[in-house]
Amino acid sequence: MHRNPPCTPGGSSKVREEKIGVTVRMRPLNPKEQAMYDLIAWECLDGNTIVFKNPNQERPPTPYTFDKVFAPTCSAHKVYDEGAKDVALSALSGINATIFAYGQTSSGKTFTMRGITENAIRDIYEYIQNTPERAFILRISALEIYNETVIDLLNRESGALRLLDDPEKGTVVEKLNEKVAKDGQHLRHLIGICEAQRQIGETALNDKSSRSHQIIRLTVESSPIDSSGHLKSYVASLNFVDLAGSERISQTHTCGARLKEGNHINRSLLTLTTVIRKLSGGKRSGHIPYRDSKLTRILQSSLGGNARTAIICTISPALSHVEQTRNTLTFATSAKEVINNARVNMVVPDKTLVRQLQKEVARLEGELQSPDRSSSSCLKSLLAERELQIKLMISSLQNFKHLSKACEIQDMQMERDIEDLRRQRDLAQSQLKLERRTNKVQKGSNDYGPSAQVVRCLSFPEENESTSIGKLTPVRRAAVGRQVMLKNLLISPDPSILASEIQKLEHRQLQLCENANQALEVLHKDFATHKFGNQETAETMSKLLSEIKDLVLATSTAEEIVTADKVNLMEKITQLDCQGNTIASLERKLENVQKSIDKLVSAFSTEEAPESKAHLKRKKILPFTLSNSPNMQHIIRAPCSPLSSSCKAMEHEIENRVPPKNNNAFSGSDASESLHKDTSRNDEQSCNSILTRGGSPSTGRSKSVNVKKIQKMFKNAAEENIRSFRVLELEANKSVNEETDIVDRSPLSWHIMGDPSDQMYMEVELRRLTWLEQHLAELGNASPALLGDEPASSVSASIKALKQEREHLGKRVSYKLSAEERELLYAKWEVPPVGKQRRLQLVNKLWTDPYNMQHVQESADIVAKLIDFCGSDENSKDMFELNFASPSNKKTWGGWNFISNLLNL
Ligand SMILES: Nc1ncnc2c1ncn2[C@@H]1O[C@H](COP(=O)(O)OP(=O)(O)OP(=O)(O)O)[C@@H](O)[C@H]1O
Repeated sequence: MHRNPPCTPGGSSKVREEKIGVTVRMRPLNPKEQAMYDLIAWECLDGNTIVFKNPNQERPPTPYTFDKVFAPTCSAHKVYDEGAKDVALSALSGINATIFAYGQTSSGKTFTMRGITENAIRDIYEYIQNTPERAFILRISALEIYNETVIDLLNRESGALRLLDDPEKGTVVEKLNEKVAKDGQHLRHLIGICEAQRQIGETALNDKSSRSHQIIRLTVESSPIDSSGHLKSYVASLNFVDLAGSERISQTHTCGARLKEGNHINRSLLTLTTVIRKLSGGKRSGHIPYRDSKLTRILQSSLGGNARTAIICTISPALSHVEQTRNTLTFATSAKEVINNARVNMVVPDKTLVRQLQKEVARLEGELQSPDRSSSSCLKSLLAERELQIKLMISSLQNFKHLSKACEIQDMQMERDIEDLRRQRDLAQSQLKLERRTNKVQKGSNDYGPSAQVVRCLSFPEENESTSIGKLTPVRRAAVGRQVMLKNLLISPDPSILASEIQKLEHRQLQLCENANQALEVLHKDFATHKFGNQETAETMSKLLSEIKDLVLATSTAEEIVTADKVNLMEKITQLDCQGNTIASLERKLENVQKSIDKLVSAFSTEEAPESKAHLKRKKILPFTLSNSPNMQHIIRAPCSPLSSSCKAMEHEIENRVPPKNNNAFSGSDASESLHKDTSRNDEQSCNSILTRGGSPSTGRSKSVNVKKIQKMFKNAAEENIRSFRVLELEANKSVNEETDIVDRSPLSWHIMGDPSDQMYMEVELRRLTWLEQHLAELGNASPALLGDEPASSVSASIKALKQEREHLGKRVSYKLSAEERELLYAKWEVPPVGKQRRLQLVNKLWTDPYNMQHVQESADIVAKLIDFCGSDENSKDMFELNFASPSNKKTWGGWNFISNLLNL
């Protein structure tokens, strides 16, 4: 059976407060008292008041007022009816009830309780009989507290029983035997058994004195027979408590066991008195010593609890027990102030509970099956909302996948673009190298130059973009458009356009990543908000978030790398742009230089032809007079000059020089051909034969040299030497950008503007300066373009070369001139007779006065003698012969490498 909290029979949880009903029953004088002529000391004034009769009338009587005061003549039925019946029948309506008798020993407690119990049983069964709509079950249990031991009166062999604290029921007796009373007779029989089991002892005051507290408990369960109605089921306990009587040892004359019993009885009664006293007057705040005795523990619910309680105090009228009676009346006075909170203990039988649950299940099933019910519609709307959210999340997930795919395609396309750039760069480099090698072999050929090759290399493979792009996917179309743009950028490297395109690509990539990240976060938030999915879904979402973060990080890293590459490209393109030297322009310049050199060489080669003699004869005027500044400028800015930037072109010419005997290489130049036509033929073939390129140095060098012509040549060379010396410093400060002008002032102009007869000198000077330039290049171990500080190093190198040249001449003084000739020259050139390095002093005085033609001529004579044109000295060969063989260890010009480095991304 399921026990609910106590409530009123109506099902409500009403609590009814009421004071304990306290009545006083005074018995008549018993035979012993009558035998002793004891006096009646108490008088019942009315049904509620009792007073002590003062025989001496000395003091006014003290009245005690109670709910009822029963005189000795009152019957048991009346006591029950007026003092206990109402409380007893409360159990039938689910309210716990307790009726107990309190009084001194032999005051009639047992006598009174027997009468109340009998009447209550009678009334209970009468009520049951009068209440056919309900089914009642009466169970009986009985115990005694003997010497503070709980004994089951229905099963005494069970021994002492423990008291347990049940949160719902309160204090319960463990293993207390309970029997169902079949009817009133059976109940009475059981009660009789219990009384028979109770401890009874003989004292001086009572032959059958109860030596224990006895509690007979009737449990009444009632439930409506027809469960379809609103009638409730109840359960309640009705306690009949017959206390042991307080006793005075002086009066009971007890000893031994009786004395011990008396002590326990008095002690427990004292606790009961204390509890009642404390509960009286509504004093519930303080500690109530229920647990000080087993009696108060068991009666706790009846003493200030949820039970209805009726106390019948029995007293003896004898004057000899007046003090004991006073104590009883005092106790009763206190007890009548105790307030209980009676509640109905409503129970739901298991069968009823099952039926109710079945009904509820049927109702819920009907609501679920019925589409019109409000709860079902709410549920359906909730489900529809969830389904919509799930669809939105799936859509977001798909968008996220598309964005991720787009990002991936974008990255792959960028990688392909970069790879295309690298491949084009490598191809350009390789073709450039090939072009260089080809140029060495096919020197002089202008049909195709490096420029055209390189430009072709840098071009992307042509494709029919107008038709093919339309067939491509949008992503591929954008990629092709970008490729075309990059191709245009490479053909015309505009840094601003390239930077703008790079920024666009980076911005688009960043935007795609942000969109993907936002979509994933929204998706993740939806999952978290609506708690969709299971643990696996949550892990998948976390993994996707982690992946997109990694993607963003990877993209950032890739951006940095690509940005770094692009920055390098930008810097290099910008550098190239600042120099104003695109690949094509550089190649055009190189081509021009090559043409100039080829023309120059061709011009010299034409001197082998007979018709060139006339040209040499026709012009007799020296090209480098002091007043002829333009011609002087040609010399100064000749490509052979080590200080001129045109030296680069010269170096390049040397680099690409063909083998010495390949005369055909010079015949292909149109400029050479025109020169051939303009060149006069004269009879100075012997002089020119010295300078024939195709001849060996030994055979080309003739003894029939026109000394005057050579002297004139050296005179002019001296002038130029000095002037070159003076302008070296000025030249050092010139910008490299003058290269274009220098190309225009190539040696070809000498030939056009000068006297052909002076070309021998020009050729000598050219070879000399070429030798110096080569020598300087070897000493410098680098080309000016690579050194980067052309002016300073060139001046230093030129001075050093000039010094070496003079030292070279000085050494030759010793073995080219006799001692006599040397002394004569020393004297003539005012070299001190005593001193160190007189030979070098002599040489240093040569060419020092360009305005003194005699000085110049004499210097030339000395030099001619020293260098011994007819000798076989290797230095002289290198310096003056037409030796076009390039030095084996010549350092190549790094200009093209430098441009290649610009494209080395
Ligand atoms: N109202 C009464 N009318 C007639 N006889 C009574 C009445 N009350 C008690 N008696 C008689 O008094 C005697 C003692 O009564 P009882 O045993 O009931 O006292 P008690 O209070 O129970 O004593 P104890 O506490 O010692 O058990 C009994 O013989 C009983 O018949």
